[in-house]
Amino acid sequence: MFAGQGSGIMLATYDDPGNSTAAQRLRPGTLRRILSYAKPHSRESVLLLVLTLLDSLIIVSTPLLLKEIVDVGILQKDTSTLTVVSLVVAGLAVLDALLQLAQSWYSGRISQGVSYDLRVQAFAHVQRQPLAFFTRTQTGSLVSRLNTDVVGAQHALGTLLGSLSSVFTLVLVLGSMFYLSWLVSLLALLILPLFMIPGALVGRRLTRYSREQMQMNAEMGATIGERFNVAGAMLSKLFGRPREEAELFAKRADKVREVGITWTVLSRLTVIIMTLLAAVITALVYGLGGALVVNGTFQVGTLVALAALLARLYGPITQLSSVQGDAHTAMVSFDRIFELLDLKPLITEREGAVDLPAPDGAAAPEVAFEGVSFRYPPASEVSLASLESNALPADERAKETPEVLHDVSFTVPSGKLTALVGPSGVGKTTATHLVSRLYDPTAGSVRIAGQDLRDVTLDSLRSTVGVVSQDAHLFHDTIRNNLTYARPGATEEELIEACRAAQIWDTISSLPSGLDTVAGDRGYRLSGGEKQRLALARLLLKAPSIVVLDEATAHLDSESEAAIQRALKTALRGRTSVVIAHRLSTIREADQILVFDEGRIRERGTHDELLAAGGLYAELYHTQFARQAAGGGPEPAVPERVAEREPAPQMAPGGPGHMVFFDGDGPDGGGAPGGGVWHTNGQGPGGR
Ligand SMILES: Nc1ncnc2c1ncn2[C@@H]1O[C@H](COP(=O)(O)OP(=O)(O)OP(=O)(O)O)[C@@H](O)[C@H]1O
Repeated sequence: MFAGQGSGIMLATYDDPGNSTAAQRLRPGTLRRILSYAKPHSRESVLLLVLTLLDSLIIVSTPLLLKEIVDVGILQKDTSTLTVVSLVVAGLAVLDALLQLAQSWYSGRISQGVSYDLRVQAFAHVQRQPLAFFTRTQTGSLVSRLNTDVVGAQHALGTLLGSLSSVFTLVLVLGSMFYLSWLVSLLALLILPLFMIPGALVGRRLTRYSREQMQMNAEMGATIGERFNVAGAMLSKLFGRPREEAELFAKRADKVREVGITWTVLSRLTVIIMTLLAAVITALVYGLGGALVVNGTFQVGTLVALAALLARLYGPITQLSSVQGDAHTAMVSFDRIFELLDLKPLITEREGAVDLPAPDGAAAPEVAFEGVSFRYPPASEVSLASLESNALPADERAKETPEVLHDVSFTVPSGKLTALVGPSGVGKTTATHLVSRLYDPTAGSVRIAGQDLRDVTLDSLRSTVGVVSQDAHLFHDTIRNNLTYARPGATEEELIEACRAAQIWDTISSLPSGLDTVAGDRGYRLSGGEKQRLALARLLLKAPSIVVLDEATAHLDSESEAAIQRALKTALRGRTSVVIAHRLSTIREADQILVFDEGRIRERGTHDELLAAGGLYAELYHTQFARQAAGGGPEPAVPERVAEREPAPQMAPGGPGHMVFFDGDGPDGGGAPGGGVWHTNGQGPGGR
């Protein structure tokens, strides 16, 4: 039934019928791995085996007792035998019911236990995947892999365990039949192989359709997940074309329907053929057995017992004939989960990794980039094509991506603030990703306290580096739980103190449920500025010694702006900080400014030094303030293009003159395609 798993069974997919790619095969060793998951449940398996054997004995003994009832009790009018044997048959029926109950308990425990192990292992494994995995993977597909496939594997395993009893019953029933009449049994035996034909014909196709169904259900789920989360729904309301989207969804649902119909017909076809064969064979046994009773070879009781035994043969045979399909389904489901488990996380902890010094007490460690070059890993290294929609062909997925950082070196001294500024898409965010080891550099090293990050434990790195991203994410949970996520044991006083320091306590305390207000996607909607201050409170609770911060670009009213500045001042005090700076006040506060351009550091120094140097930074600074002096007035709500700039010699061919200053995102989030300089901050020097 598991034929071919050693070499890999060929399975075509819906999108690519008949093509033989590695992704469509069951990988070698799948069965061995499935068995290894069953191993921890061996005690339950043995108990199940014993119960199954007892159950099969009861199933066979009942027809034999019926023979006694007919031949002795009825034909010889022996009422005491009639009574006793009838009662025994009834008692056995009760015992059989109890045994079946116990069987389902143990079979359930085994299959649920295996699926629990798979689920927990897969969840932990996905958690270890690098950020790149999540940027490529469709959440819906991943949910389906962890959910539908695990449930599929569990069901199929349950059915397979159930068919154990079929094997025992089959052997015992056939043995008893031969004991009663070898001729009738031989007839039955000759016809039995026919029962295997539907399974052989249909099984493989069923497997193929099972895999297709799983994949397409996952795709459909992914579409639902993507379109119907708050951000997706918002985007499709503002920009979407509901009719086209509904049509696209209908197309996907149609594929699911078509495959579902074929699958249902094929699996039903198996049952229909089985029932037909059973009817034919019953007629033949009654015909032949009846003739043998007439000519006195055996008594009516034997024919009744033979017919009853035969009836007990069909169930197990039908179940065993679908075993192939169930086994294939189980293999496909397990294989899809193993495919995920086999994806090696790109960022792992090296054996013998050392802890970074604990943040408490000691001075914050310095951060150093030494000749760092970086390119994002190709898709083939970080994710699975089957979890991506519109996955590229295999050779494209393995292609190297362009280098994003080129030989970048800088040091952020202990407790000092370094601001990263520069146009959009030049590698600022990427550089900060390397500090928290979301990625490893392709060349060179990132060091904290002199330690290469590849040599330190992930736990100590996590407690040393705190990150606040631009659009700080909040779980759909209470504000309290969102905060304590950073520090589970935090007391009420510590929470309030952190919120006060982050300038968000007044807002929280004015909410009817205070800290217990549910925030996040479907809860209370905090404004961009409030969210970032809450993220700062979360950071303060975590109290890391290094802070990586991507300042919010959102335009805030002057009160919120001032609150953010005060919160930032507290959050960054005494900490080694790397800030992608969008606010002039932050840039002016920085001990060092790194002007990024095209993946390199083009200028570096303090605000005053860079101004005095009269380079790019100074030029942009003066352009901005010259305009302010002329126009005055408050900062416009939308970033305004203020000046064209001579193309820098190092700029990308597509981007001469497309400089973004202090703000990584133009209104389109992708830079300033039209050229010119964006600025986002109306504060003049000393503006805070
Ligand atoms: N996950 C990714 N995979 C491949 N390339 C990426 C990925 N993330 C970013 N890039 C590319 O890396 C380059 C640098 O991007 P990065 O986000 O670091 O720029 P940035 O300076 O922070 O820009 P911004 O200020 O707009 O956020 C860009 O060309 C971008 O397209």
